[in-house]
Amino acid sequence: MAGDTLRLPVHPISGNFSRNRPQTPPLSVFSTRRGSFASRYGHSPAPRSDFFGNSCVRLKSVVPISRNGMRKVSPFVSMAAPEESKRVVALEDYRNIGIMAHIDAGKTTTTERVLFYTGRNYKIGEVHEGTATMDWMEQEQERGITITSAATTTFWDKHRINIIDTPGHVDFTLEVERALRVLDGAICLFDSVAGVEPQSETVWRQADRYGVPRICFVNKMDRLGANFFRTRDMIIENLGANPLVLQIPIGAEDTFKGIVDIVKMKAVVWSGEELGAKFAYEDIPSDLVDIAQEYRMSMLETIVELDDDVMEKYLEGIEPDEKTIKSIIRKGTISAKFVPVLCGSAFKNKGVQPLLDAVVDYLPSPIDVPPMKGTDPDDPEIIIERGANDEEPFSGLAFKIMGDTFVGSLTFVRVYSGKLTAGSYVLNANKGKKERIGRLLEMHANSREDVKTAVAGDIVALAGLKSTITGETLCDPDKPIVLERMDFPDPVIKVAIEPKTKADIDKMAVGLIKLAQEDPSFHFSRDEEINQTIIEGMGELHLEIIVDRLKREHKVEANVGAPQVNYRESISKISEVKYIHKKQSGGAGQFADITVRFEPMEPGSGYEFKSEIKGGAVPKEYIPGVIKGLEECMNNGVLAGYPVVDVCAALVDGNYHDVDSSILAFQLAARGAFRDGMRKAGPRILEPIMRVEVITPEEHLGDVIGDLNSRRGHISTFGDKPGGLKVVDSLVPLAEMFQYVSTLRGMTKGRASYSMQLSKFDVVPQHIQNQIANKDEPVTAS
Ligand SMILES: Nc1nc2c(ncn2[C@@H]2O[C@H](COP(=O)(O)OP(=O)(O)OP(=O)(O)O)[C@@H](O)[C@H]2O)c(=O)[nH]1
Repeated sequence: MAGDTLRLPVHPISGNFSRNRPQTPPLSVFSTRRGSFASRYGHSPAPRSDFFGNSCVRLKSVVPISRNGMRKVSPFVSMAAPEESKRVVALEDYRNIGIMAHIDAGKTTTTERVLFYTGRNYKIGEVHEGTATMDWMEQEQERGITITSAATTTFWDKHRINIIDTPGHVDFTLEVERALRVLDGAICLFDSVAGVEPQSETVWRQADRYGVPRICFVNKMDRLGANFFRTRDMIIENLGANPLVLQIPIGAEDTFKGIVDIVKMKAVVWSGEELGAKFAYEDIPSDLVDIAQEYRMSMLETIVELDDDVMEKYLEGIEPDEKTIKSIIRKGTISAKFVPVLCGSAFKNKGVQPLLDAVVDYLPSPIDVPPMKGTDPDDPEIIIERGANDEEPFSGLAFKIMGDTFVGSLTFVRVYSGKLTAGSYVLNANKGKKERIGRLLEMHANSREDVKTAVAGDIVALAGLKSTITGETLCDPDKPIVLERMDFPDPVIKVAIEPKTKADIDKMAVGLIKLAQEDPSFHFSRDEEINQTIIEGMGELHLEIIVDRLKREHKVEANVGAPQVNYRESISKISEVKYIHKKQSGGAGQFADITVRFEPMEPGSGYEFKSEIKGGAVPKEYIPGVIKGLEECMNNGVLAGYPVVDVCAALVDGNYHDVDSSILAFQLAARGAFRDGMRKAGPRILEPIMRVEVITPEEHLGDVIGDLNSRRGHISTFGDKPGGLKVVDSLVPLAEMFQYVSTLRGMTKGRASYSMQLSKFDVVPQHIQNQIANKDEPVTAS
């Protein structure tokens, strides 16, 4: 065992340990502007909780909520006896995609347009044009429902496109993670005025980590200050990406008319701004011919690099034809050599159809991405691969659970391999339990449909699963596999909550259990010391929504305390301790002797265990006891009981007794060594530091900066934004950011907005550490 290393990567958000793939930092984006939801859908956003004081946070959802607080389902439910299902769409014609963006970039608007154009296309089988119909408005709400379903199936040009929902607000960063875990490709939307915004950067990096191929859509080309080329430059500078410009805009702001298609070398011009406005291919306007040529040349030079034959011909002066160009662009997009960049205005209905064409042309199908990896449930060392193929054994991942008025709850599953049939039994490989598949539902833009079978590549909603939660694998009971699990961020804030009446105690418990099943980034626990229930989440808005859902869906009125930060603990120097656990009381004794060295590690490294035992000083069979004892303690630091991060524990020496030693004795010795060792290693408390970006009119700049400074903030940069706005980038401890949204609104008369995301964990100042360690509330500026 000497030299063996067990490394548990620390979660960048939670600081907890996991063997799964890396995750994203959490973000929180708040805006002091009012949302447009109410006006568009005739609904009010969820009522605000006073407890967090962020009454002006923009909540946007397009899920109509019924009186009982559950999501309403479409009346267009097809209950017809399902036909024997077979594969209707070839696997290579599937696109499982997500649309990702910074808050307000136009994700919902674009999704609505996509559903409109694809819905019509699906119904009447025509492509690339649309006509607004009166009844569309009546169906808008149903479309709204499915936009926020976990996934919506739609069709374009004979391709089946599953659009997987990625919500805007980053307190729900987990949702982005879930989506990334099951999608094969993504559209990244940018606001052409704001360019690459902080959350765009974050989702971009998330997509990088998951290796998700993507295309960019520079939206809002009709807005005052729109600048396609500046956004293209920001894609290079801020994201370090290699954009491949495939369209350039014709006009901008109120003169935006359409695009020049660099592949076809044609102008695409829309005749109006209404939904379904027709478009036509025209000659490129004379003032754009030169620049279009320039981009065409640059595009060709980039893509010919990927194909020797094409390159050879190109050097001889023969340009590849459209089909060849598209197939190379597809290859380069899937292998992340470059990212196609398109543009348009979803709001003015310009550019959406070419965007859909690009999804079909350039984003991968399930067979273009690497096979899904998993492990044998009985032996995690055995790696199993499942290719996207109907003939392979069934495997699928449950990625979202959602309450539903009619069927109780829906479990969304991405089928990776094989077939899933209604009425059959599958194995939940994580729990080792069988689940009966009752109903299989396919969610469409304006309907949900019972289907009998789901095949590889499909995304379906299962009704009535009993024990499966988000992130678990369903598979063929005879060919079990545990697919790479989704890793969930641990909460960064918590509040105490209690029901207003005693009668609500049980209802609250039931509600919390249900909400936690749906949302793995939400935790709750009972603090017996203070006799209170603690709820934990990713941000103030996240917990506000939980409290609101308790009220609306579970009819529990609750009092909520002030939010508090979930800190982490670490060490500042090396310590080495010898600990002997010895007990002799009548029967068999307990003996374990270990020496453990604790060393600080780089920020973000998590916790690592090493065994440096030589000559069997601690026999192999007892080492798991040491590992277990230390791991248990790592969730409970010596200063204030927070999770311990960035620490390496090395078992360097020890001793044992032939009769009295056991795994348990070594486990207990490890706990003792942890207590003593950590105290000697200069323990310290770390706090989440947020990167906060405030965009404010210049006249409020001084106030904004002064306020950030008073919150222990460090200003990193200033800059200008279009429209005479100033942008301030800063690093501020999360503990100082509670209720910032209301302060900012008050200070700037609602004219500023801000976004924040986790930057790092850093050591708290000593006086605050003392307060936290003494369980006092740290003093905050707000
Ligand atoms: N001028 C203009 N406005 C747009 C365009 N697309 C969206 N908008 C507007 O921008 C605002 C935000 O658009 P949404 O579609 O709600 O943006 P989102 O990315 O879904 O926002 P979140 O879900 O809150 O992150 C709305 O008022 C839209 O009407 C566009 O192409 N041009």
